[in-house]
Amino acid sequence: MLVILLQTTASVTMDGYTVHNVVGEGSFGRALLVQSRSNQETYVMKEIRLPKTQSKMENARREAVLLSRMKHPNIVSFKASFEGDGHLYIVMEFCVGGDLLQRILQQKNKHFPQDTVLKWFAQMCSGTKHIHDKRVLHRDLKSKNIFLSDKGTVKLGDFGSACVLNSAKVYAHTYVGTPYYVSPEIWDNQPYNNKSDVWSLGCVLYELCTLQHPFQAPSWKSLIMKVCRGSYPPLPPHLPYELQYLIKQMFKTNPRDRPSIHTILTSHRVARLLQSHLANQELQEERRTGRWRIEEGEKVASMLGQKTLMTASTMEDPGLVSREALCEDSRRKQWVPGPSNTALQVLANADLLTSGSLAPTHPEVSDEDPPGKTRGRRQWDRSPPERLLSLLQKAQLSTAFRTYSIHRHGEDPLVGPLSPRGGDSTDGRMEVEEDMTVDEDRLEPRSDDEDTDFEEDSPCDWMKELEQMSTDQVT
Ligand SMILES: Nc1ncnc2c1ncn2[C@@H]1O[C@H](COP(=O)(O)OP(=O)(O)OP(=O)(O)O)[C@@H](O)[C@H]1O
Repeated sequence: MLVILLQTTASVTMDGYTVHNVVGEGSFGRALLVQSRSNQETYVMKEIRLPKTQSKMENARREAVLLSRMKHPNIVSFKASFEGDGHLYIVMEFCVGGDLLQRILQQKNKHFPQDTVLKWFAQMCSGTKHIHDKRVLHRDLKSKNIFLSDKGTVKLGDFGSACVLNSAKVYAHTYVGTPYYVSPEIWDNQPYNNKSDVWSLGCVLYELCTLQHPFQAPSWKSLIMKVCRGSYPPLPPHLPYELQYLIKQMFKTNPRDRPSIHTILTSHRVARLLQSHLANQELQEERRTGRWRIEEGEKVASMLGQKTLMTASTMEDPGLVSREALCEDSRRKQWVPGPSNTALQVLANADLLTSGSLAPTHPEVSDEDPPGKTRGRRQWDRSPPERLLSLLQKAQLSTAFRTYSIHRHGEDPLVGPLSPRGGDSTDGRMEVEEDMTVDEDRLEPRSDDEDTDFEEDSPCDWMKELEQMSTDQVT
């Protein structure tokens, strides 16, 4: 039971923890620095206002349940949780180094040493692999939700969004303001899947390399367009080839072509570099938890209310469900053979781009192919993207998203913590894209389909809602 005692020293005791001070405030509550009275250790206690409705209450409790199930050196560890006074309290490891966003901002314009970037990224991948192995999608991976311990170890935190943020609209709806980390498939109303987390991690990796967000724009149209084209400013040339190549792969616009975390850690070109940065005990942890049992996955999935699960490509154990068996689940939305690019096509047809064709038809050498080898490119699906096209003609995206976004202290949702100042938020303006990397090869498929192993249906159709809004505006 929760006990709140106001002591003479003005410090507060809650369920065996003495509250020292407030670490920070989020949209759902506060983070408090507390000390356990039993072991004198310092922890962070998240105080979350419990919503009134039962279903929302269950969502709020998920963070505690999920965190309690994740035991990994690169995930913020769970200590306890309890409820009282209309709040949920989650006690967790205190990460002295704060969050990665703060750390990036502290750098001013000084780049991180390469080894630091590789070490942190390797640890992020290790933590993400752990949750993916448990069939959980983080859904809100960003530098603000990744923490640093006193030993400089990276820890993934904030599982409050796992299974809650499930559409572009919901992303736009959050306090974050700008959905910098939202992948093309989410804008395209496709299901969130494990590769969507990979996209977000790619954004964090890019931030570590450049101290900038990869995708930022003065307008919603422009932002969506850039994300759907995978178009970002070039990386500093001093970065090793492996990192440049990895970022390019992580920003493949079709999730099928993006490597999974398992691929990145085991068979990607960068794997050896990353593995060398993972401590021995973490490597052992990887080996120990590298395969998941279906019972464990099912338990977590049923807790999350997930309907659709696919098997991991790494399964070999007979105790695990076969991929074919799960593929028979007819409810699962399938990715089309080419890139999923409805939103991209619509935006392109809406004459928003100054650059050339999105559908190169000439055969080209892939960086996966040996020198001299050529292959035919797969074609973009050119069917008329009627829906978003007509939507864009009718609706002002900035107006629409203004309705969805909760602005904090009057902040412009399109200006993020790592954005240069000075953009505007009108729909029509497209900044000159001349220093953007528009690498056609990145738009081409390199199937990693066997690794797009689980996903969730997107229950919300943001385009439909925008259509409705524009109809309402006319009438
Ligand atoms: N385990 C932790 N160790 C150290 N600092 C933490 C920890 N958890 C959260 N914080 C810090 O506490 C502050 C508030 O965190 P909290 O998660 O409540 O909100 P937020 O992430 O800022 O916003 P939101 O919850 O709306 O996403 C942030 O500055 C965050 O960096």
